Amino acid sequence: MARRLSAAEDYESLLSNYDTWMFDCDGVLWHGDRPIDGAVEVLDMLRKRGKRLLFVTNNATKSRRNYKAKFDQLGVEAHVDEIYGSAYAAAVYISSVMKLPKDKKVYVIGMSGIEEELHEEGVSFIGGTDPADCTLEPFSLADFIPDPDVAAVLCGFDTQINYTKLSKAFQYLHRNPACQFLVTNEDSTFPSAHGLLPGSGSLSAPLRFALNRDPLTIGKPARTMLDCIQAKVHFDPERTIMIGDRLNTDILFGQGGGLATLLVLTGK
Ligand SMILES: C[C@H](OP(=O)(O)O)C(=O)O
Ligand SMILES: [Mg+2]
Repeated sequence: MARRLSAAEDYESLLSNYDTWMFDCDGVLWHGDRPIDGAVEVLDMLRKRGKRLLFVTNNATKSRRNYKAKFDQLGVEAHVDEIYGSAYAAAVYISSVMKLPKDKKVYVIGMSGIEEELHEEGVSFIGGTDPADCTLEPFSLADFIPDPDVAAVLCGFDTQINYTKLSKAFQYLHRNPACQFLVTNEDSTFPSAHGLLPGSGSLSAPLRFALNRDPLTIGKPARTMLDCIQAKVHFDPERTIMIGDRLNTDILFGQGGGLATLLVLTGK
């Protein structure tokens, strides 16, 4: 049963009931590069109370290493093995669950965070930040020569989204029904430092509509993200709480994993 927390004893009971605290990032810890008031202090207090912290973000623009640098800049103690982003989860899924053959490749719509994590997992890819794809030049289907080794398309947040990227991804998926269609996450919006912007789900929507095909989602609320965390970290779901700003990703993710959940209203 959901209830609104207000009294100090409400928070004290959370502290005594839960040992592992899973934090969503965008809209909970920060908006873009701007920390949310009180977030850093809460993380510090939880560390001092001996709690295990995990950071679980659908934001695929950064690798775990990039996020570690972001936490360092904020003066927040965080360790790479506490950070789980959808770029990392997607790379692990492709390498360890899909077991993409080494001679196959992924066509990426996304940024350097995805590329870094795919490289770390030994997954070959094309697209992404390749200047040939990051163009507003008209796309020429007549001149397009698909790479025969592409066996999956992965779509994540991409500030350089364009018709060439969408057209190439469409060709790989339309011409080969066996080509896997993966998205890092389906967040409809992204809470930037200055307000809401279209999120990853709004960037992959043209492909879903054009193909009339739903992708496999890696990030929250999908179980895939929790499986990726549990493969690295042991925690007791009964004594774990997921803190998030979105009902349809963070809270659904926590509920699906049998975790307690805490909704914060700072996600906009
Ligand atoms: C908003 C989301 O990030 P998260 O809230 O999961 O950190 C995203 O970047 O699409
Ligand atoms: Mg969020």
